[in-house]
Amino acid sequence: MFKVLVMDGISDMGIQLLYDAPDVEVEKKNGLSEDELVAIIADYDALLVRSATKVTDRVMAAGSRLKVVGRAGVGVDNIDLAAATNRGIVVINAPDGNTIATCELTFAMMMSLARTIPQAYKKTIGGEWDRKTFVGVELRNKVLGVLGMGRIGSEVARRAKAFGMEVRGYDPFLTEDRAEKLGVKLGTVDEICRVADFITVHTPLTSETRHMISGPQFEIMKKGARIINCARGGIIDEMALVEAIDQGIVAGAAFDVFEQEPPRADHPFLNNPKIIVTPHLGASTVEAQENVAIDVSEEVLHILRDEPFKNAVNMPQVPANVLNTLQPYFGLGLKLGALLGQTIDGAVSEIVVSYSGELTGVDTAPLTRHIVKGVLEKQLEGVNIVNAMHLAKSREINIVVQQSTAAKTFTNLVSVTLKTKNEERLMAGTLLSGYGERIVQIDQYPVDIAPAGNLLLISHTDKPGIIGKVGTLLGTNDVNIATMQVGRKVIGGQAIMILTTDKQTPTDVIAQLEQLPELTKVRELTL
Ligand SMILES: NC(=O)C1=CN([C@@H]2O[C@H](COP(=O)(O)OP(=O)(O)OC[C@H]3O[C@@H](n4cnc5c(N)ncnc54)[C@H](O)[C@@H]3O)[C@@H](O)[C@H]2O)C=CC1
Ligand SMILES: O=C(O)CCC(=O)C(=O)O
Repeated sequence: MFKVLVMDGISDMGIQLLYDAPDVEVEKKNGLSEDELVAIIADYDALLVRSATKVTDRVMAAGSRLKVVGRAGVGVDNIDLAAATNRGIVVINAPDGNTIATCELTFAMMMSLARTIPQAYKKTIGGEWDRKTFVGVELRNKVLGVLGMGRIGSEVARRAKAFGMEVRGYDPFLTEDRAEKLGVKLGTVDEICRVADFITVHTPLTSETRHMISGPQFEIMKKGARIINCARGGIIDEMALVEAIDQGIVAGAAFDVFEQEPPRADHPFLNNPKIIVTPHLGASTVEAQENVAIDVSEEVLHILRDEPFKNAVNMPQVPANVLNTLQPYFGLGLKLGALLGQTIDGAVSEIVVSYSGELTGVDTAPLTRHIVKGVLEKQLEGVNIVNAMHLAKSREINIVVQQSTAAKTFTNLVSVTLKTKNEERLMAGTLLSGYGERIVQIDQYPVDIAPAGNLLLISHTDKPGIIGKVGTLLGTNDVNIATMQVGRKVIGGQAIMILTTDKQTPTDVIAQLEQLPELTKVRELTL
């Protein structure tokens, strides 16, 4: 039974999927301190959060069973991603579910700024009927600058067109083609600051976007501009903004997010009549909360059940078509890595993976992760596909990936070579229609083995009677041989024998096999 801890008031309707899952037990908690979370997290396989809970390295270190942290939303700045990767914990988010909610809040903010609705409301309910102070501006024919043209920024741009606004956009990843389709003119941050009547930011907070609008930008800003931040606190320099308002450069600002949340009681935004604030409500609609909770629940179930998933933040995204091609090979890759890892002694210095056939047309990185995980997992605890590459790198294991288009016997082939200081071993496998996973080569020897059950890999000198000796020794020790294959290049030369047995070969029997003078190496391979 998987235990899932749901924090931060995530929508019950959205997580119904988890309540309904027969293999999942859900517990909901709110407002736990870091210490309180550390004290209980060891009981859980998955943790679901919004933005309030800080998932620190300490929390993850205490989460000995923790496989996945799910963020019901976009921004993962409350989760220590590097620590999660080191610890092999998958971090997933729900990037699509709250786009419209945040876009609509941005418009609510823009119109509130244009028409000073919150200020007018406050006065009116205070008993004043003031129709002179609150003369607003129209959005029509105004220039809107959108910094960050991703999901939310693009939706904002689309709606702005309906209001008759001219949209200028800045995003390093926005192509001219896409900008044209959206009806957006491209410009730099400074160009946009010079001409925009409204500026809204929709980027993540990164070292590049921190204080993207600060003193120098306010200096060149069009007088009377209005600024909106429904993305992340810190993208706009809060103190520089207050100064720009005081100097009459900025006519008003609307902020849903703050450099520190919640802001201190004496934060200068809180008593400034030109600044509208909301408590990080961008995603707070019934629809968005349900959407993100559904998305994150589906992904959590996939991860807990070892099924493919798509929204991992600490792993490269895998497009659905690539995943469809690669997924059937994940099991084979894992087994090749795991079996080969048991054939060698000493520290692995290099893993060479070679793909051929239909596997050459796609980005095979997710499959390589499975192979590396297989290689490492017999030696290291807690290896998974999230941290496999990181752990390999931290152990200075060189990973070489090759794609071979040369004609091969198989329509697809995955070949893995492990190198240590003293030896090098190869295992190759394929998926055969009607037969499934097969190992088709070990070192230089062609074989045909299903990678399952108990395998014995024996290196020996090709001499008459060896097969009989091995069979007799196993038989007298009650180890029944199910299949046996022998590979050799030349008569009397080096050869391998690979056997599948009905039960594991006891260690003392392996020791007896090793005593046979013709046998150079005996390895029991388990999966
Ligand atoms: N207030 C709230 O409750 C919510 C806030 N957000 C925040 O809104 C932001 C945007 O979310 P999405 O549109 O879903 O993300 P997204 O990933 O679709 O878009 C972000 C865009 O920012 C661009 N970008 C990155 N660095 C940039 C830079 N230096 N200059 C200009 N553009 C840059 C990226 O290329 C990308 O197109 C995120 O920070 C997210 O956390 C999202 C949902 C709710
Ligand atoms: O969960 C929330 O309400 C915050 C949403 C948010 O900031 C995000 O998705 O990045």
